[in-house]
Amino acid sequence: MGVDFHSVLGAPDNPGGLAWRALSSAQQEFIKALPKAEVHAHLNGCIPLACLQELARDHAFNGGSMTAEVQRGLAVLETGVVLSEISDFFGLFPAIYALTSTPPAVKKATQAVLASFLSTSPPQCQYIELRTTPRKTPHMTAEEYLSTVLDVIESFEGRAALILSVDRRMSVDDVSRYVELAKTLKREGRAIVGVDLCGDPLTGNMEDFAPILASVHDAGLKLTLHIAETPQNDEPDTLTLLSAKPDRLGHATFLTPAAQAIVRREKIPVEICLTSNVLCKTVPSLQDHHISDLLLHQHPVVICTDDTLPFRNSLFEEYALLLAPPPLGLGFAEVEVERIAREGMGTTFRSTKD
Ligand SMILES: CNc1ncnc2c1ncn2[C@@H]1O[C@H](COP(=O)(O)O)[C@@H](O)[C@H]1O
Repeated sequence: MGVDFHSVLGAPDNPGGLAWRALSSAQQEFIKALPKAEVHAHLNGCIPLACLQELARDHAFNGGSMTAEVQRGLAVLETGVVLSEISDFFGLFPAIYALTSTPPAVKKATQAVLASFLSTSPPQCQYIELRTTPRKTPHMTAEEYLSTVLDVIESFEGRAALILSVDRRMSVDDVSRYVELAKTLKREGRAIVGVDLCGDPLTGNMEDFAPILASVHDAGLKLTLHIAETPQNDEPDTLTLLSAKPDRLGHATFLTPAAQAIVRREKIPVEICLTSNVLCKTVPSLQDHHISDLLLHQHPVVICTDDTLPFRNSLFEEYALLLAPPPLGLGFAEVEVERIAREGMGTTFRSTKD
């Protein structure tokens, strides 16, 4: 019997928290019982706060320095993050990374993240594709980092899999090296299903990255890309990324008509992160979120949390945003929400023989 699911609910005054509390208990039970898949969750963005605080104590105990940056980062995450724009968001990670810089810390963080999604009663989801960016530190190589994460993922016996993220801020050589590493891990039979492109949307030259990203398909891996996350991601950036033939898209908020035509024609599922987009102010409000337009066109979507640590959300509350009546939610009927959850399950990168 897992920990009570209340432990993973986010901030009560967040969009999802307000929507969750606007539901009747029958509606909450409906959401709890829905089979769900989580396919857009960043490991270091989803560490439960209590685990991060424990990691900070371990770090200090082991003689790690609690720099002003780490202390400031921890304080911001404890009091609640307020963002003026998405670029503020990426500054939160150096503090988190300082606390997940050794294999034991990475193991503890991964166990806590997966337990928060899979081991509560009821669980947030039945299956998760957890993504993370390989990182080398003075205490571990990028290979050791990934192997530590994969060992924990594999202990969940088919209920979890890895998506290896490469970051738009990386050099072309690093992107190439990590994509090759993903292929090697796949060949070795590790629980890796895909590659993701993430990071500050305003950086990187996608012309150089696209052919490298496209090559993951040759190794039997799938590809998901953060795409058109901000209005500054122009049409060439988006079309170049689409040329890599992604199997899913993250956010896809600012698709131009030409890009939208390709995404619709190819029916590329879109990973929807409602709270993330509202809090990062890439959508003016929940009611203006592009999910409504996608659903109007019967386009496949999958509901995800993105970064539960800074955004203080949960998958339960993301589904509450679909079901709660406006203005707190989008007011979809239960049959529609059930269909979204079921079709979301169908967007995973698991092969049918897994
Ligand atoms: C809000 N929308 C977002 N857009 C783009 N990239 C994001 C993101 N949220 C998180 N990340 C990416 O995930 C990393 C943290 O997890 P991992 O160290 O990989 O486990 C961040 O450093 C950032 O590059």
